[in-house]
Amino acid sequence: MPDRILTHSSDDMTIVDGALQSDDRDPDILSLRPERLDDYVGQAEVVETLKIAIEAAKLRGEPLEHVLFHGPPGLGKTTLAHIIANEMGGTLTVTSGPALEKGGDLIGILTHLSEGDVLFVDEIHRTPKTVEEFLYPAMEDFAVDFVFDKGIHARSHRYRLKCFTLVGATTRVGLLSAPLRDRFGIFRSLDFYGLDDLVHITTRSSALLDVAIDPPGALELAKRSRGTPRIVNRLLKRVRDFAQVRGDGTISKSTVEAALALEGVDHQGLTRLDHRYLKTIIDYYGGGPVGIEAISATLQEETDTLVDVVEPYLLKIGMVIRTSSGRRTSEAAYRHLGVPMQQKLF
Ligand SMILES: Nc1ncnc2c1ncn2[C@@H]1O[C@H](COP(=O)(O)OP(=O)(O)OP(=O)(O)O)[C@@H](O)[C@H]1O
Ligand SMILES: [Mg+2]
Repeated sequence: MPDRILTHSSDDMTIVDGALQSDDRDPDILSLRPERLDDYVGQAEVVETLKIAIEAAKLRGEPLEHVLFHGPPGLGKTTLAHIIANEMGGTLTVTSGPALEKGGDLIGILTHLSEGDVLFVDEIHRTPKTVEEFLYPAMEDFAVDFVFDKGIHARSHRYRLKCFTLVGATTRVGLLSAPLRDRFGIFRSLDFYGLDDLVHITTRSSALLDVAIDPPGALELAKRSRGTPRIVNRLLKRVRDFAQVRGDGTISKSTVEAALALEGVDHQGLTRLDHRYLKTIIDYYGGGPVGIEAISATLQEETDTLVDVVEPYLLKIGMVIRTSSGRRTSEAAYRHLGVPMQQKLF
């Protein structure tokens, strides 16, 4: 079934995980996407919720309720939107909050949806307020209200839409307005994947990419993937190149170690940016607590990149602690970087 990928405005290029997003358009990565819920690795509770809801919607002959996914980049939100469209037998239309600049952009998309279609809005927290207001009646009553003319001649006309399912994805659920959040029937957070799931994804992707990997190699790659399937796939490709050019084509633990040393990915999966982030807090701010704005100014990185891409995993593995007065590095961070922890005198 063809997916409609809408062209995005230039603003879309500023999406915080932009560098990562380009993977979405890579044909190889697209083919690594599981297409059915049964092929989706991990996130067992999310998968079970969706299975039940999809089955029930099909039994009743109704569209699936609107679904909101929340979680750090690369954990499978877009993949799940594709899967939902496949499982429901509808066509998927993809857009994103920042691409919807005017109400008309959204109305154009909504009026072209057919019965049972899925509209995926990525980065939904970045939808302009004026556009968001058109979403409310569209989600609740499957209708949009056009206003013709202005002032005393103003007339409103309600246009009926086909029953569709909205799938929203956000890295920052806190920025979503309450009226929008409340209109989703299903709300699920995706968490970082455990090691077993990452090994499973590594072996699955290697098979699809037709590259041999031995179990210690798969385990090592999984350990260095920051709990994120997209990173598994990206690192796997770098390691595959390395194995083909410098090795015998088979990925082993030592190939992973050598290839990822070149990429600046350490044994726990931390990247150069993670290291710079931790070292900034330690070297410039005595280990914190320090506000995110100060860290981002010192690092000369966007605050959004730090909050959406860097911090979630560092928080998850306990290298950073968020307190009301700012970010603090933990003892684990000092140990990981091999920096002695100085006793604070106050
Ligand atoms: N459960 C999974 N099993 C196997 N592969 C997966 C799984 N989840 C994600 N992937 C792979 O990881 C890649 C990234 O997933 P996806 O694009 O869905 O992430 P995302 O959550 O939408 O990220 P972003 O917030 O950056 O848009 C996909 O191309 C897919 O191949
Ligand atoms: Mg995505």
